[in-house]
Amino acid sequence: MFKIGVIGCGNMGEAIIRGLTKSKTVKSTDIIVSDIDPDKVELMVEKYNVAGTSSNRRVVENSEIIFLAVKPKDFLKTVEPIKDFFTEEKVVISVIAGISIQKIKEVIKSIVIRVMPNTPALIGEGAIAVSFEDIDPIKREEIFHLLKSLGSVVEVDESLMDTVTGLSGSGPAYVFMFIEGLIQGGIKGGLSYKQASELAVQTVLGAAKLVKETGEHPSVLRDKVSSPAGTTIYALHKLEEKGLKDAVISAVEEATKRSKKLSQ
Ligand SMILES: NC(=O)C1=CN([C@@H]2O[C@H](COP(=O)(O)OP(=O)(O)OC[C@H]3O[C@@H](n4cnc5c(N)ncnc54)[C@H](O)[C@@H]3O)[C@@H](O)[C@H]2O)C=CC1
Ligand SMILES: O=C(O)[C@@H]1CCC=N1
Repeated sequence: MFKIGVIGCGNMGEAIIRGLTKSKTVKSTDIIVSDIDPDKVELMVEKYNVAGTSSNRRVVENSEIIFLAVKPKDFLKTVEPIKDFFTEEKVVISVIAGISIQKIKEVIKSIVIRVMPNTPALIGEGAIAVSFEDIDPIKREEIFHLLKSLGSVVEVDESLMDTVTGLSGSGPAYVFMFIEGLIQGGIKGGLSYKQASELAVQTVLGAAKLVKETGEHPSVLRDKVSSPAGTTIYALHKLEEKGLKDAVISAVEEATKRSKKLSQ
């Protein structure tokens, strides 16, 4: 019997497998993974020393906790043929955007937990939201412990999962785009890619850590960078003019809407 099973070894499945094995919360030999694509299974076995199979049924039958990491469109195709193996004592952790606990429970009998992680889980720096159905407190603690090995965990009401998806699920992509912009700005000013990239990445990392560690509102920290008649206030004015914050709020809203649509 394995402790953890992972069905779907794509971007998110790999992030979970790597996060769990790297943090040593679960031994790699306690993990079994499957994918419809045998090359992906082989890659996971090679890279992380986990057990691999082409059979989703084998994963379900032989695991206590099963992560579902297939695309929303593949949810039913994946689960329906093996639904009888999802028994009541098993725990299913679904990372699938837009598919509700209720929808999953319509197909299987297991305890279902809905999680929205993001790809930095790959390095243990994920932002992870979790919604539970009724679950005994010991199991709940166990799941929290497991998820903490992938990053920061925030419990939310399931009705907010679409918003979470729009903020932190898709969020890394927005930040990557911002980093790209900083790098290109630096290159335009004469820095090499290497110089600009190192400065841009550390600026985002440092700024994020400063918000986290001081607990101060971002606007307070922003004011501390802005000298009177200095460079920053000129840049901030330009960002307001170009609608940066407006664009970011709309991006979160659009992704939230899309997540809601996926759940219909
Ligand atoms: N990529 C991301 O940043 C995040 C993704 N998610 C969710 O995670 C899920 C997976 O997303 P990605 O990993 O990005 O997609 P992906 O396309 O990279 O991975 C999905 C994997 O599922 C496999 N698959 C498809 N049908 C299968 C089946 N019947 N049996 C076994 N494996 C099967 C595919 O071969 C593929 O390797 C989605 O539901 C998405 O909403 C959630 C949070 C963040
Ligand atoms: O783009 C998507 O649909 C998935 C869900 C959150 C991040 N990636």
